Amino acid sequence: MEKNIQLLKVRSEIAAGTRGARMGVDALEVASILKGSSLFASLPSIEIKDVNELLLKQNKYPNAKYIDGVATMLERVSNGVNSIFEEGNFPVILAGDHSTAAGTICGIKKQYPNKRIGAIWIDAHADLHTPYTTPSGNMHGMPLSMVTDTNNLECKVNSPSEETIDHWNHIKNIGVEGAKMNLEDIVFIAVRDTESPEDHLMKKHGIRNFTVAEVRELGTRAIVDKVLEKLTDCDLIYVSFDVDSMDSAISAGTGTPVPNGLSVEEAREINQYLVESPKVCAWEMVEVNPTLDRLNTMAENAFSILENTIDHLHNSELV
Ligand SMILES: NC(=[NH2+])NCCC[C@H](N)C(=O)O
Ligand SMILES: [Mn+2]
Repeated sequence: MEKNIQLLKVRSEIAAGTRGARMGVDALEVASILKGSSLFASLPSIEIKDVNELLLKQNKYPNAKYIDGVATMLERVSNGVNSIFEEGNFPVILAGDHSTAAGTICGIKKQYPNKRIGAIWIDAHADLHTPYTTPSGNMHGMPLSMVTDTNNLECKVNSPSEETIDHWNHIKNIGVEGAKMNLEDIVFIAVRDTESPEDHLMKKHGIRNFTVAEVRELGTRAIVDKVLEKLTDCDLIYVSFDVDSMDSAISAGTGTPVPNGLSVEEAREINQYLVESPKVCAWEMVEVNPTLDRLNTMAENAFSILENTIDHLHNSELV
């Protein structure tokens, strides 16, 4: 059966440390138009209303910036993803900062409460912080803790306010109550910039990170086979592609660039081979930020990956 892809556009940037990720979706559309592609015209899409106006006001939560707004966005994204499944469609999410990926996972779990969900996180960062451990307070560094009901108190360095904790606990119950997935069912690709509280969780829960060096040594095909092998016990797989997984030399167009990342070709092949797996139930691209770029280089590269991923999604089967 052919998958009917539906786009979910999320122009949120409140959980990033730099401004401009709200424009990522538009930068991708501009890249598409300049390339003469009909991708955006041919796919149905839903837009999620953002709360970026919160950035005009003072943040009240230093250990979880704009957490009230993040909760609102996660509810909206969860419902949006869920409504795409309800229509029998496959969600491709184009988002700003990475925090809303937690909302995507909430929406998947809401639709499939009895399925075991795995996440493939292609990223420079592990995004496993909590308000108790974050070095920055930026919530795009926390989505994987939100969906695994993780606090990581063993590595506590911050003392978040009571109001912060109330919002944090609320976030953990979006979609369905409690954890949507296990920390053990996360696989990282290209993670290379972590803090010690994240290293602790990765070690404790045996979370595998396939490094850029391994990708280069074994090739993209073999890496994808190994990644999928790790998640054989999962029923459904969500793929989250943060463009900062790619090398910072490719483009400055993302909020937290890190050297020694994937090439565009490697990222394109990895995403292609992943979405050929029939277990993949949602695919997401995040953190394109054209305001930090020269020309529209990141979005043009990211668009070529989006186009190729969508071409190959059509070839696999709905679970
Ligand atoms: N999705 C991202 N770009 N995350 C970056 C997180 C960076 C750092 N670990 C932090 O918590 O501030
Ligand atoms: Mn990320």
